Amino acid sequence: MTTSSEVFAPVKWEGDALLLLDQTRLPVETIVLTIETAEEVWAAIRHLQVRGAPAIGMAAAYGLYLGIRQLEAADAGAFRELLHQRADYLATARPTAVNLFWALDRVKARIDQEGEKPVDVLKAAVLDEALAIQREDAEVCRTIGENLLTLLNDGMGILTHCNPGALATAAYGTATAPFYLAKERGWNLKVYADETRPVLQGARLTAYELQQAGIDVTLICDNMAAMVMAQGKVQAVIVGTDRVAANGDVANKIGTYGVAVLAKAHGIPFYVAAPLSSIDLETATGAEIPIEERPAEEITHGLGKQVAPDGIQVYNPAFDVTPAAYITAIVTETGIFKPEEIGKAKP
Ligand SMILES: CSC[C@H]1O[C@H](OP(=O)(O)O)[C@H](O)[C@@H]1O
Repeated sequence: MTTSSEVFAPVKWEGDALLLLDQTRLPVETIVLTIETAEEVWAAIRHLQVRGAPAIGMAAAYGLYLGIRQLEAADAGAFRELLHQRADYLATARPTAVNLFWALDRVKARIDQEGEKPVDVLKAAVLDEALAIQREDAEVCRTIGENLLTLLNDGMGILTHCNPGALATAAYGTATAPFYLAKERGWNLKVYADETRPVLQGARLTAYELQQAGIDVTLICDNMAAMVMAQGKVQAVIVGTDRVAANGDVANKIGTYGVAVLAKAHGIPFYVAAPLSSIDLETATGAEIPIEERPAEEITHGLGKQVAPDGIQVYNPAFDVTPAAYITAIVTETGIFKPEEIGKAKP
């Protein structure tokens, strides 16, 4: 792994290497990692150097190629066996964002479709599918933004949580997509970005990318969301998701459920931006979504400064589940859906 300083999208295949923007260093430093192995991809996902459901899926698909490109296999059957082993390894990087598993399954399905072709042709097909996943994600996000814009008006205040942004996708973001499209149209949306403790994706990433884009963004602490809503500054909430269950329950960054309860209490619509790649109809309800628990140090040593006593007990779930009852609509690239009807989103 080598590093350099260059500003660009979170994930990029260049030449014969995977480049990852190290998001743990933002917003102060722009460091690009040159990734050459599946193990490095696994570590980058686990340690949030690349994060955000769609970006995790893209990185994992490239990681699968990095993991098999130098393997020797006697035939297509032996190659598929090795491919599945590498995919199973990458699938252990993080448990909640279904995009990780969706992307790995999509690559495996492509190789099944290729049948008994020469191994070098199958290797090229793995990379081709990873490139397609990233290429398609940009268009998906733009379409989600177009669909969300039909729910918004010029001049609205909108609160978002965590980073469902360009830094979590191939472009535009999911929940942030309408902010970029609105700017293109000359609208003036006012965005309130929750800092999103403990890892501060809102402060470090959403505030950064929207400010860089010249979008009106105001950073608030998570505990200020209620006051901002009570003061009438917010007319809609839009968040991203890591996994939508078949009944419309939504897993997203910890704190999202509380924002949804606040929005309901203030009569503010709560929208979830969800690419089809984040919808998991195999999981019946939010209760079955695996919630990642992360290291205590993210709380006790926030960004490297000790802020809690040695040995204190810590509970650090990285996600929570917002019940469908608190969600006004789930917006995908295929349309706008009541949460309980999310099964209709997939063609
Ligand atoms: C485009 S949705 C991104 C989604 O992922 C974030 O989690 P993490 O930063 O831990 O990967 C958060 O839940 C966002 O809503």
